[in-house]
Amino acid sequence: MKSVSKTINVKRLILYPLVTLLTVLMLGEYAFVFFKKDKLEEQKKYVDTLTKTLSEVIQKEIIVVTSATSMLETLLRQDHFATTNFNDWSREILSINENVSNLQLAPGGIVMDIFPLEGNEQAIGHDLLDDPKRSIGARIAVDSKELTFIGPVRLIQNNRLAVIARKPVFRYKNQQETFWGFTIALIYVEELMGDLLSGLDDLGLNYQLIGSNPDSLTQPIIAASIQPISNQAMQYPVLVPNGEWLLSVEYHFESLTDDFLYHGLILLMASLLSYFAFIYERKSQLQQIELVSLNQQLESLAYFDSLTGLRNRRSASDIAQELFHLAQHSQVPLIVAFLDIDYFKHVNDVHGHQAGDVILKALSNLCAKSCRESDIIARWGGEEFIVFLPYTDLDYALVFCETLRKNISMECFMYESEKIEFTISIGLSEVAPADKSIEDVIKRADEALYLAKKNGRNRCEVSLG
Ligand SMILES: Nc1nc2c(ncn2[C@@H]2O[C@H](COP(=O)(O)OP(=O)(O)OP(=O)(O)O)[C@@H](O)[C@H]2O)c(=O)[nH]1
Repeated sequence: MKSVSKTINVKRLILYPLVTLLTVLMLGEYAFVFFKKDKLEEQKKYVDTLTKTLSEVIQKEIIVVTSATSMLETLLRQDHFATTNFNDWSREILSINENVSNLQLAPGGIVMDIFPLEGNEQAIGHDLLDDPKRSIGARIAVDSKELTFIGPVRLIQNNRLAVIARKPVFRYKNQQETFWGFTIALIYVEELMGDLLSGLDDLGLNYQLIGSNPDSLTQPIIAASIQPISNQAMQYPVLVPNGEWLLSVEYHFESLTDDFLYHGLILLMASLLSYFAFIYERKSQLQQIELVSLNQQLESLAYFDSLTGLRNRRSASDIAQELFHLAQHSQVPLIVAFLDIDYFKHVNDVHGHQAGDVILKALSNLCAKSCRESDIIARWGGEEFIVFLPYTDLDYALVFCETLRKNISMECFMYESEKIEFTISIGLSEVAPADKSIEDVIKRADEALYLAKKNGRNRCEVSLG
């Protein structure tokens, strides 16, 4: 049978919660890495699509702005380069190009007409080909004969940031192509980007749109989020007439707080589960210990008498059976002595049942003390006791029983300061070759005991049969 420990197994008590803690932490980490990777992939795809779409939208806006310069040129040519109707043209063009902030005419490179003029008066007379801040871009447009798009630039008239489309206009005079000047469309950066990019902040995205300005060597930032962009950002070019802008978008770096929170939660969960594992393991160990102890109690009840602690009849019979076989087959002598308290009913009646119990216990102790280790003493029932004395002949057994009887008769037992005196009668028998079982021997001892009682009690009688 597997032996079961009666004490707490500290090793298991530590190991199980520890394994639970580590398992939950590992699973938590695995889930963290797995979902984080998944989330990052998803975000990447989303940002990629968003950036591409945004770059296309910005590009369309630019086309609208640039088309305004072409419209202006067409109307100018229709009027044979007379600029008197500029305001009417502009009003018309702006009504269909809502995003264009203002239109300008710069014959010979000098700004002469602006619509709307209000707030832009300072720009009148601005010589684009002469101003070192503007001349490079303006010259490129003239030399390439192509529309140039620059920006952002800070306007001299109102210090606002704007992107500018400049279309160089040429006319034939005397069969020679000569530079007439610029048709200009301008859009304020905040108006261009206002709705488009500002919403990105709310979506938790960082962004940056870099423009191109031939007049400055630096890369001018058209719009950017408060948080700077990293080099991991998704980038898409925005094609403008004379180059390209660059739009970069990325998610805010995930705040570490989220990660800390997640890890904190996992740690908390792991600790809780390992605590439960500890409680569960402790409880099941305690239950096991309790079970073992209960089993032992049951076992003890099955074999021992609860009042005296001596073997009970069943347990003694089993052993007696073996002793009998030993006596029969190996000629090891065996004596059975039957003990019975005389007039025990009287003791109970006079001193009470509890006093009777005390007497039974005291007698048991006395007998147990007097017996050898090899002797088997048991409570046979009620006030009857039996002793199996192996390796003993009848003479020695009789001496032993007589001594015990005399000792008990001289003993004065106390119960609640009351003296109780009593005697015992003993019947002895010896295993005989004709005996078929231990019961035969016990029966003869019982008969001898009956004789002892009959002959006056407080005496030992030997069965002669
Ligand atoms: N206190 C107590 N009394 C018990 C116990 N078992 C049996 N008895 C009592 O033992 C007494 C036995 O009585 P009897 O069989 O008449 O025998 P006796 O009075 O001893 O008389 P004799 O044996 O003839 O000398 C009864 O009163 C039982 O109640 C027990 O466990 N405790």
